[in-house]
Amino acid sequence: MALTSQIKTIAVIGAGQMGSGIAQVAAQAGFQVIICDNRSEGLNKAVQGIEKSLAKLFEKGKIDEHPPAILGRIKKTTQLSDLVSADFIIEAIHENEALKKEIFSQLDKIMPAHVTFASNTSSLPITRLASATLRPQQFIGMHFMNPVPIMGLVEIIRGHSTSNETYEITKLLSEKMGKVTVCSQDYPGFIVNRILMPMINEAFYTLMEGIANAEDIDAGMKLGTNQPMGPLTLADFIGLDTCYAIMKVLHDGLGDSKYRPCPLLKKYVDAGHFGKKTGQGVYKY
Ligand SMILES: CC(=O)CC(=O)SCCNC(=O)CCNC(=O)[C@H](O)C(C)(C)COP(=O)(O)OP(=O)(O)OC[C@H]1O[C@@H](n2cnc3c(N)ncnc32)[C@H](O)[C@@H]1OP(=O)(O)O
Ligand SMILES: NC(=O)C1=CN([C@@H]2O[C@H](COP(=O)(O)OP(=O)(O)OC[C@H]3O[C@@H](n4cnc5c(N)ncnc54)[C@H](OP(=O)(O)O)[C@@H]3O)[C@@H](O)[C@H]2O)C=CC1
Repeated sequence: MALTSQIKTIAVIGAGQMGSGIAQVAAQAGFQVIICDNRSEGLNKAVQGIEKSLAKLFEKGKIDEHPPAILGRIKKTTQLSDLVSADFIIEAIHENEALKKEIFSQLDKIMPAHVTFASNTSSLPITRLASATLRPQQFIGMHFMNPVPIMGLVEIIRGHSTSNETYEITKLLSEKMGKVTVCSQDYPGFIVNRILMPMINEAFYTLMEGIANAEDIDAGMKLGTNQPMGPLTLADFIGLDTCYAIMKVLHDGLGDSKYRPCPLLKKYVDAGHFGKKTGQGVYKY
């Protein structure tokens, strides 16, 4: 059993926009962090992003510790085998069930029995991801929001077999990283994306049907409903590949045609225009 006080090292898998943010807030909370990605270029880019974010937060007095000390707690690797010293794993690779299961199955074989596995999935069933391991009691959804260093929430999702102890550890860890938690049952999209993603999908239908141009749809929702970003800008920020993957999970998992992904959203994804991270989505960056 790993109590939070016994958790010294957190491993984060996937150094994209979410993995890098999670590594950052874990290091800010004082944990040793190992961040793992397929490619060393991805790891270097992630560390540069963390450096920039920490500098911003320090300059504004939002953190007291000097950024180099926080950065000094983050190690990079491209090898899963380097994660064996970790006490808690947070996976943040692409929103793809087969890929995630493959990683968890490999980790299950190499990680000591006491280690807890958390997935940052936006929508995939935690119970199904847990089935790739022999430790479903120690498997949980730990859903951070983007941008992780700024957003105050972690949505915790209990799978069918998640133990109370795993839930309590995850809640305490999230709080230690400065986040408030909410708890969701294991249903497609959980709380946040069950509600947010259909709105984003509807914005793509509004655009596809020529009801308004992208700028007016965004301005309408931003100024008309006091959201910090319009839905199309937010979709570009999240990643159109991720938005499309979430809509497919909602549609397949809930079986209601109201969740069908908008063909225009799919078209952007087919074109490789994933949003801010690829330099082009609904808008150019
Ligand atoms: C898809 C899923 O599974 C779940 C999800 O995550 S859904 C997406 C959830 N996220 C959202 O809805 C985000 C909505 N957008 C916002 O809240 C804001 O637009 C935003 C915080 C992202 C940016 O805010 P903004 O006012 O538009 O821009 P900006 O002025 O650049 O940033 C605001 C502040 O955050 C800071 N900031 C933004 N990103 C930062 C980062 N990564 N690190 C440090 N600081 C950061 C900025 O420096 C700025 O600070 P000050 O106000 O002190 O100057
Ligand atoms: N974007 C968002 O707003 C949010 C996303 N999420 C969820 O977080 C997860 C990650 O999303 P996000 O960070 O946006 O995605 P990104 O595309 O930014 O990052 C994914 C990263 O994972 C890496 N990766 C892929 N396969 C492996 C592997 N086998 N081993 C190690 N690293 C791997 C990718 O490397 P490479 O590019 O080389 O393949 C990439 O660096 C998804 O499940 C998503 O649904 C949750 C909350 C918000």
